[in-house]
Amino acid sequence: MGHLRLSDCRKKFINVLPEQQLGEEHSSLDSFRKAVKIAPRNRKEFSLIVLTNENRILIGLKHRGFGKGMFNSFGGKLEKGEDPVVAACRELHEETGISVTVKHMTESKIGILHFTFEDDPVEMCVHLFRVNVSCCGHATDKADNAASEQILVDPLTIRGCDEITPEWIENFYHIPLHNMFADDSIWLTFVLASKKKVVLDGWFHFLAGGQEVNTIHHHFVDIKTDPKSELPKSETMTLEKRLFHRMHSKSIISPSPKEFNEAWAFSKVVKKSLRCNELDCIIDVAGGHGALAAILLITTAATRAIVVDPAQVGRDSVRKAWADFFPEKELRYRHECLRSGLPAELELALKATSRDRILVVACHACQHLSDETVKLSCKFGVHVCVMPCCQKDPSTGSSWKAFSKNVSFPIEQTMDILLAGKAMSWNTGQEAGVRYDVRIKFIDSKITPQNRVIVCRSSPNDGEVPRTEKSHRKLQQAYRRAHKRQKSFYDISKLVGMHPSLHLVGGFILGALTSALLFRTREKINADL
Ligand SMILES: Nc1[nH]c(=O)nc2c1ncn2[C@H]1C[C@H](O)[C@@H](COP(=O)(O)OP(=O)(O)OP(=O)(O)O)O1
Repeated sequence: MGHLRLSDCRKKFINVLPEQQLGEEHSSLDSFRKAVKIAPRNRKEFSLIVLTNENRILIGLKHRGFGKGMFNSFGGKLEKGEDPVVAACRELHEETGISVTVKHMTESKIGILHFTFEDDPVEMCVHLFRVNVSCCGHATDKADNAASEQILVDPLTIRGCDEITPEWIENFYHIPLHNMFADDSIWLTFVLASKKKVVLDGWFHFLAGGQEVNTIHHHFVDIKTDPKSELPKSETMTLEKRLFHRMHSKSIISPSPKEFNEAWAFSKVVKKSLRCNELDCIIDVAGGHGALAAILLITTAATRAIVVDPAQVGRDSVRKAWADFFPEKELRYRHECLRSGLPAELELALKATSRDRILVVACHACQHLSDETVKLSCKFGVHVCVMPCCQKDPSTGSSWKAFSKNVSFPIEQTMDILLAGKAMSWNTGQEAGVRYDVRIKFIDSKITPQNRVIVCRSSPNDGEVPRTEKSHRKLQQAYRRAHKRQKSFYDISKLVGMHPSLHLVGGFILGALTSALLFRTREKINADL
């Protein structure tokens, strides 16, 4: 790799150190060795892990030890007899909390860096790794990473230690090279800018004065790129991950990762159950931070979403973080109780659109809140989906609890069925001229054990016979059938050509004949004796 390309690469980095700090570049190891006149030195081994995710790099601010006050990648000294790969896994985990399998780390090795110093007889031999991770919303374990061949990292689980504080640099061209070791301006810029897998052997000889001076006297870098081997790619970011990332990069803690996952999974159920391209307005009851409302705004045709919640949760951070995901759409908060806030918003919404284009949602609303949400929404004849939590038996004498115990069925599910039943009942939605088709769907129980979503889809019953009327007709039919059966008994008499009134006479004659026959038989027996 020629001089030109190394220096060309670093031009793209805005904080690169000036050339005079980077020293003389050599085109061969021999030339470097001759210039430096390296005598046999005391060698110490280290690991160094460059951790990237797409165009981002995770670096750490060092609080103590070598390079204190500067940014650096992660790593440290090898313990006695320790394998460099194992040491890299250990150091990365210690300093960031990120777990990488030995197999993956082995594949991530990209070379060795040698550092020598004019004022120190120690030669530092640094085993270099480049780990490209995928970020996700779920914490994953080592086994998952091994199986998927990808290192999935939950950004919120990244943590530092007393030695170093990790920090994402959103665009690695902005990496603070001016506050890093001088050699990083040479080799790290090349490693980051290269789309191909790089293997390097780097030699850097520093002037006396340590990190205060941070100046290289001579360097030689042998870099090989394998044109065939692409860098292990970060997983293509799905919308879900992009949203999660955005939250994380803005350090938003409400919604929490769990709440985000719940909202995302809930929105998926909604989208599978309703015609989302026909929705206009979302009302998120007890929506708090508003993540569910915002996700539905982003992923459906709805143009407006209102979060009705008396509490102010998250200081509008969701809207600020995701605003560019729903341009020209409106996310509004109404800090009011659902009893007054929901009907008021429904009335407003109905002035602007039809009831079949309005959806009310409540994710993890407690029992009476879910009940009220369904009741009020059905009164207005709009679609409603709730994922209730803390379902208990409110009946006098806890009869449903007793029932659940008797049939070994959890009380929460019993209460869900009762709520679904209420929404399905004949008169629900009648006032608004709709009927409800009710389903109970599930989200992944790993996200939350309270994972049932009651989906109540309204559809107009204009021109349709009301359900009470229908059932009355069915009752009449049943009566008719029953009577027909009775009639069929008389029909047998028709078969033998007799009028039903002759049954009595026929029965009398039959009885008299039988008696006469019995009498004669007895007479005959007596005579024989
Ligand atoms: N010129 C240089 N450029 C660079 O990018 N990284 C360097 C470097 N010189 C050393 N490093 C890395 C290698 C290693 O990861 C780290 C130095 O390791 P430390 O001294 O922090 O070791 P430890 O983490 O074992 O520290 P302690 O726990 O304090 O013993 O700095």
